[in-house]
Amino acid sequence: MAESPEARELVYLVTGGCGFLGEHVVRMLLQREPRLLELRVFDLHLGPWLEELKTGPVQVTAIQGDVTQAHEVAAAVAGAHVVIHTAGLVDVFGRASPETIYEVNVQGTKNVIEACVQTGTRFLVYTSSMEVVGPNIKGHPFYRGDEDTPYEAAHSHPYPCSKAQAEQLVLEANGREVHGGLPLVTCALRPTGIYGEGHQIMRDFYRQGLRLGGRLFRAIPASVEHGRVYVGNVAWMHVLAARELEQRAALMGGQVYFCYDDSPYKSYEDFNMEFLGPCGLRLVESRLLVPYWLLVLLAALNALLQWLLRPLFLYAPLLNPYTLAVANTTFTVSTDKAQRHFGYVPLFSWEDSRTRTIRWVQAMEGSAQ
Ligand SMILES: NC(=O)c1ccc[n+]([C@@H]2O[C@H](COP(=O)([O-])OP(=O)(O)OC[C@H]3O[C@@H](n4cnc5c(N)ncnc54)[C@H](O)[C@@H]3O)[C@@H](O)[C@H]2O)c1
Ligand SMILES: C[C@@H](CO)CCC[C@@H](C)[C@H]1CC[C@H]2[C@@H]3[C@H](O)C=C4C[C@@H](O)CC[C@]4(C)[C@H]3CC[C@]12C
Repeated sequence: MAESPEARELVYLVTGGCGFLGEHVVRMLLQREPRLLELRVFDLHLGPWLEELKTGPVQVTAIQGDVTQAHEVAAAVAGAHVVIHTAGLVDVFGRASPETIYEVNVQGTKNVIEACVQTGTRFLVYTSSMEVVGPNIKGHPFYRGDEDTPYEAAHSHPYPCSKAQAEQLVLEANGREVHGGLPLVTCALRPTGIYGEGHQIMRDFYRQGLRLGGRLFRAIPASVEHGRVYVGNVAWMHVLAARELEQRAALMGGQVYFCYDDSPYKSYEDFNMEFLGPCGLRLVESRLLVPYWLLVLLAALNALLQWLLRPLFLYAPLLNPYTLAVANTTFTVSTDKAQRHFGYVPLFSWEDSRTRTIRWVQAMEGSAQ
């Protein structure tokens, strides 16, 4: 599309725009949405990197705000054409209370929807999660399923519960009349496990491996597939969905889309080794030494310790009964719904995604040692 200053007329708001995914969405919008006039980046914690974006042709407005505060959200949404709502409290480690998770993920999303309705913003893209579907607490595999695959979604953990409720609110809001009389158009994107530059858990595993003398220990059978998707492709999907919502409102409104790309189907640990291996770590086959029942016991012990120690300090290790169940249950997607509905094809090949992620881990190496 030809880029001309006259074509710049749209105002976008990205909530959570300073998070792992949010930063990629913000940068992608600046690179790939030529009609952008103003980009509002709303986050509880603003990143210093935003400053460098303020010299380009698009007005980048940094808004320090809290999605749980309805008036702050309404002020940020007023006058925006499109909202990409990616802010969320991602916590499966027991760091935040269930009430706080609900407040940010559910009430925060309600506030975004009501702000759109009150101020007349018509297009809302919500970052949901695969966890809205599963894995469920019964450990049923979801093997290369799509948006229509039947699956018993049964949640017990506050994070997936909150994402499921928020997604439902967003989908139900599709068609609501906004200020000015036109209908709200909404859709929800469901990433599987996102990886790429800035991924905190990848950083944690890398540092853990360095501490353990360059080794990580396999805990999950290699046969368990865990869906992963590159952050640049997830960001691109958000940009495309936001762009196409107006033209394809009837088709896309109220729909959900899994986020996918060409990343290979592997276990969580084997997938991480695609990046951590070239950075000098190796995966030690320890499953005979650490049988699954022992992991279950350790995870339960961690949960007990977290509860006992809570009055003194926060003990929140990566391994707990929930994370073990997620990592140990096959959940992968295979779909082309986003391509059919709004022309999505991954912007980054698997090779590109892998190379970019490896470079990022390598760059962090110096600081980790
Ligand atoms: N990381 C993944 O693998 C993954 C997978 C599926 C879905 N998601 C979803 O993607 C979204 C982004 O996740 P992420 O991995 O980038 O997490 P993140 O924690 O890096 O980013 C979330 C951002 O939201 C902001 N935020 C949190 N509470 C807020 C509040 N009260 N008000 C305003 N801003 C607030 C944070 O400051 C942060 O910048 C979330 O909605 C998450 O549920 C993430
Ligand atoms: C048993 C351990 C031995 O090495 C491995 C534990 C790994 C877990 C910490 C992660 C395994 C799967 C991850 C989750 C998944 O990728 C999808 C998610 C959806 C998203 O909405 C939020 C993040 C997450 C829940 C992600 C969190 C970390 C894992 C549980």
